[in-house]
Amino acid sequence: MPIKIAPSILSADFCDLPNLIGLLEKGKADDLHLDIMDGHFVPNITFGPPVVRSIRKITKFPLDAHLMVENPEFFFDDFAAAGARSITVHAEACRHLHRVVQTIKKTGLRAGVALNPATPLQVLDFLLADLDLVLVMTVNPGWGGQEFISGMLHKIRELREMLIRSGSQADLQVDGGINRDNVKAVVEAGANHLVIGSALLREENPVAALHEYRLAAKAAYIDSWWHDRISSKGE
Ligand SMILES: O=C(CO)[C@@H](O)[C@H](O)COP(=O)(O)O
Repeated sequence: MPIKIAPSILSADFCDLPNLIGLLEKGKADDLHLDIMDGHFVPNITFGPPVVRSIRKITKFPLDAHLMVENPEFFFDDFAAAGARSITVHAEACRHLHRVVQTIKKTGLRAGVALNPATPLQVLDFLLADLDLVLVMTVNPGWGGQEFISGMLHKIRELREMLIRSGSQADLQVDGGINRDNVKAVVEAGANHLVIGSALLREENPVAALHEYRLAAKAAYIDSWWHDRISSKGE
């Protein structure tokens, strides 16, 4: 299973984005995580499709739009037209989650569902087969730079069990407070797609840091309980 690193640009200086994105490309990040906040679902506002369109012009990175917004389906066409490759919606923001996921797929994008720390995994029971990505929030959404909630390790492990049991190839993404101290633990628990925001942007040399994160994550995956479970299925 590929280990993926997705820098979040939430805590970046947006005037310096071209320079930052150049460094992330040099460090061979896998995709860019774009935190879209509406001031309703979460008490913070960030940016929308016009900014995504501008980012699209300066990089070939797959753009992963994490919609922390109410009524996310209002925006799918706009994010698709702006160049997003995947859209992740919050289960808590969708009254008709199944329909919303089908709508993302009809738009031609990869579909993800995010779960807040208090949301149980069971909301995914009848949905896993349709998902390309499941995002376990390891902080309560709204801001970068928060502290990782260690109780989420158990949830990550349970979700990895669910994914293996169902034969799903969906990425298990973690987001919030990921740093050098916990990268090993989240991958050992079951995550393969790591969103890293402020910890990466604080690094003096983000190119070298990306390389080190990847080495640590790959080593943790090889040592993990789930590596053999995936390999034994020939994946
Ligand atoms: O979705 C969110 C916050 O709501 C995240 O994407 C964070 O922006 C990640 O940043 P760090 O916690 O790594 O600083």
